[in-house]
Amino acid sequence: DELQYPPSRIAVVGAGIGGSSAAYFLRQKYGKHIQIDVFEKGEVGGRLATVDMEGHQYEAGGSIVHPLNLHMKTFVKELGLPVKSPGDSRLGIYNGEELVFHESDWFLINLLKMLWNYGFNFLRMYMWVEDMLDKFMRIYRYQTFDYSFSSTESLLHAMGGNDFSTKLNVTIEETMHKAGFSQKFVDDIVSATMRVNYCQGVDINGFVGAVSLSCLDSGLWAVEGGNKLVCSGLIYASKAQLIQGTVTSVQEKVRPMKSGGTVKLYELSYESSTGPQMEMYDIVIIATPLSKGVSDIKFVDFNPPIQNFKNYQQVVATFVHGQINASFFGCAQPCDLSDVLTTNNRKLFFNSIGAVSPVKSEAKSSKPVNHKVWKIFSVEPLAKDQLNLLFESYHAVSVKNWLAYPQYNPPEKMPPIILHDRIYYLNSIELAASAMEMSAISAKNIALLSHHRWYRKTDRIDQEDLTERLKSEL
Ligand SMILES: Cc1cc2nc3c(=O)[nH]c(=O)nc-3n(C[C@H](O)[C@H](O)[C@H](O)COP(=O)(O)OP(=O)(O)OC[C@H]3O[C@@H](n4cnc5c(N)ncnc54)[C@H](O)[C@@H]3O)c2cc1C
Ligand SMILES: CC(C)=CCC/C(C)=C/CC/C(C)=C/CSC[C@H](N)C(=O)O
Repeated sequence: DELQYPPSRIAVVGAGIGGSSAAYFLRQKYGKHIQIDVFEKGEVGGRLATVDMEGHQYEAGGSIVHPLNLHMKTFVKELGLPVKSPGDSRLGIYNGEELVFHESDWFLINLLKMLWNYGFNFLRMYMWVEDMLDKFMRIYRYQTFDYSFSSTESLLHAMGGNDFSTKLNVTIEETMHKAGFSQKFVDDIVSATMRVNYCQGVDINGFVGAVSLSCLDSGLWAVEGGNKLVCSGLIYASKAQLIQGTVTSVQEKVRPMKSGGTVKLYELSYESSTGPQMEMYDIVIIATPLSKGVSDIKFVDFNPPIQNFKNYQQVVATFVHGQINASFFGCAQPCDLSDVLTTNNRKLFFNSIGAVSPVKSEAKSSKPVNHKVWKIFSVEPLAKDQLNLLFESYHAVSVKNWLAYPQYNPPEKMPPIILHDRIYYLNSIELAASAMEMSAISAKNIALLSHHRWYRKTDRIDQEDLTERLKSEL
């Protein structure tokens, strides 16, 4: 049987955090003899990227990591990358007319304001998110013990049981109502958090909504020098070969073996600077969203069993060096706010605006908060008159356009992880929630799953009651 032999070549399409961590985990699992090729049509890092403003680099895509994102934590430790915290922030929430929430310098005043406006909703939310994270953390134990899952649904179910499965099928608004949170809390705090993180409303699924709310925790961090350094570091550490080129198609081919018999391989065609090329692989991992305008890969002779190719949400990140217009937000001069989130109001042309620092730490600037560099997230590009409303004056602008994350629309049917016998889809997991750690979890799952399927080790795939079973394993 051909599959008794070890595979000799694996292709990974995409060098974002998903593809680069896949290369890293594949090397761990398959050992030093296998050839791993990572194809990238653009920049290593993908949606982890920086923009240049006046000679300084700022995070334009994935910018923050949660303290309990253990794969990301391990990566920076193994790669010896220094990390930093985003620094102090002073939060305001603007509803299009006025600030409905304005953080103060004083802890006690903030506490009283929260209690006055939202009762115990804040406290309950932190506990609710902690409960979700407790379940979320189970995946690390499963993966340490080599367990894998053949679908995103089974992976999430193993982590959080029916609680996670239900969250995928209802909105964060419904989820929070059922959990007893007030409408005012959902309209102000939950809505503002969804708008800054996913540029969508409280109609996104309850799972991604809970992931988004976890960003209100303390201890968030980023990589000094830029988060994309993790991707280049992982590719280097995995001794994978990086191939600059656009993968255009994948087709299964049957080839004779030297020892007699035949072997099934995948022919991967790609465009590089030297023209069209192709290579043969035993296993292919697609580490990019399969949606229009993002990857455009053709699968020849078969249709991947994806019912619904998701649209990705356009997000524009606009960086402005200038003096913020405090009166626009109804903020007394001098305005002390460093982050303004917004609630759902059709009149609003932006989702959030926040002061940002370069990815490389520098001596603290003596400039007042009004003269900092600001990052604005919006769904449409900002016009000049809109910038004039937000700023009293500005002297530099830099813009990055993204197809950022899926347009979430529960109930969600997750795309499959197994697209064909030995073709795996890493970004299936993004339909549950898009975040760096989600791609890394999916990468490890696929490294394990592909290995177990190759060697027919079915006792490490889709096992039930893992939490109970692992209690007895050391
Ligand atoms: C504005 C923004 C803010 C975000 N903020 C955060 C945050 O703070 N924290 C967080 O955890 N997450 C955040 N995210 C989400 C996070 O960035 C993504 O979930 C994560 O980076 C996805 O990584 P990936 O490797 O799966 O996909 P990608 O990074 O998209 O990588 C796919 C790669 O494949 C390449 N590719 C595509 N097609 C082909 C082809 N045919 N041939 C060869 N190469 C191809 C692409 O060029 C790309 O480099 C944010 C995303 C955006 C856009
Ligand atoms: C996967 C778990 C449990 C936690 C991850 C939490 C997290 C960091 C999610 C990312 C959410 C996201 C897409 C944020 C985008 S905006 C980030 C930031 N506010 C910015 O201004 O860049």
